[in-house]
Amino acid sequence: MKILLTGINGQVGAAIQQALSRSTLPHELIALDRHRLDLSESTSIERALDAHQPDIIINPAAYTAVDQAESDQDAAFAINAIAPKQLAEGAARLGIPLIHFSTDYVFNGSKQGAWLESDTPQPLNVYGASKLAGEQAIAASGCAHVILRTSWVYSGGGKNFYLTMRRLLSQRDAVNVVDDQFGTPTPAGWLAEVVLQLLDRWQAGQWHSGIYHCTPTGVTHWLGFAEAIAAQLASEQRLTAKLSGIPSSDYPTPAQRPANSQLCCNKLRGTWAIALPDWQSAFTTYL
Ligand SMILES: NC(=O)C1=CN([C@@H]2O[C@H](COP(=O)(O)OP(=O)(O)OC[C@H]3O[C@@H](n4cnc5c(N)ncnc54)[C@H](OP(=O)(O)O)[C@@H]3O)[C@@H](O)[C@H]2O)C=CC1
Ligand SMILES: Cc1cn([C@H]2C[C@H](O)[C@@H](COP(=O)(O)OP(=O)(O)O[C@H]3O[C@@H](C)C(=O)[C@@H](O)[C@H]3O)O2)c(=O)[nH]c1=O
Ligand SMILES: [Mg+2]
Repeated sequence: MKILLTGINGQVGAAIQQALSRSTLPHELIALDRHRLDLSESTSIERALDAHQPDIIINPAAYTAVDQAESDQDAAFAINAIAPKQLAEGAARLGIPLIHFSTDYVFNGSKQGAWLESDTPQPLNVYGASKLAGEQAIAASGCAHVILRTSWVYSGGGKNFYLTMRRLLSQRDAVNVVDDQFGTPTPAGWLAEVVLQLLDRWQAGQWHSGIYHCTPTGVTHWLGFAEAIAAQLASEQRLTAKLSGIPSSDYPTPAQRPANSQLCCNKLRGTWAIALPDWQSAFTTYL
């Protein structure tokens, strides 16, 4: 099986590349960074698909700078909506499946309890709107697809809340973090293992197109995630900061973020028989 993988320098792309390199899954990997496949260039996608003739596409590349997207709408939509549309149309043309990633930020955060795949998205920010447009274009293309909607992704590399907090909590005297936005931290390494399980099932002839929520179980707020990170730093004798909770109104950002974006992942568990760790044990397992 020939896999075309985008975004290999991102958190999830790098984790998938690493997981594939360790796996026994027979495959050939076409691993493409921004220089080998610039998703903002309209002709490059069709050219890459024709040149490589993959059997499956995995697209973790995205415009993920949530605040910057507010003033950079065209770039966010080019990479998060138009590029996935072109990848999906290419997949439909070649008769191959597409594995894609989306976000909890497609929801408005107002629900009490975990969001279902059947709930209506209503993004509060440009990033969420661009990711939703990508989902919709993929569904409309008619290609076989799995869209994994995940949340609060972190890893030991790249740009993420985990590494930002490790830096701030080990340098400052005080750090304030919002305690009124709820969701579920998700390790990139676990997402990569989920993708490998999907590839395994696909090689065995199984496929179930659709959107799947994909996070560990449980819910916390950003402060709760920061507390777990602080505990890790304390165990390394590197914690310098006192950590306090604040309301979002005390942490103004260009993009509005959902108050509750916990995702119910029973559909993923039921359809693909994928086990979900709780977010705290995932945190210790993957870092
Ligand atoms: N990070 C998170 O918290 C969450 C992420 N997601 C989704 O999961 C997926 C993976 O996210 P994650 O790995 O964290 O994202 P990252 O920001 O870590 O990586 C995104 C990758 O996309 C690449 N990219 C950006 N623009 C282009 C372009 N024009 N052409 C080619 N490549 C480009 C970047 O390249 P370069 O390295 O060169 O900049 C980067 O390697 C995305 O779909 C994201 O929307 C969903 C929920 C939460
Ligand atoms: C750095 C920092 C952030 N915060 C707040 C701001 C924000 O509400 C929250 C998280 O901040 P960040 O900017 O790290 O996270 P953010 O960029 O909103 O993360 C999102 O990224 C995209 C790609 C997704 O798809 C989402 O699932 C989600 O992971 O924490 C504090 O309260 N104190 C701080 O010191
Ligand atoms: Mg951010």
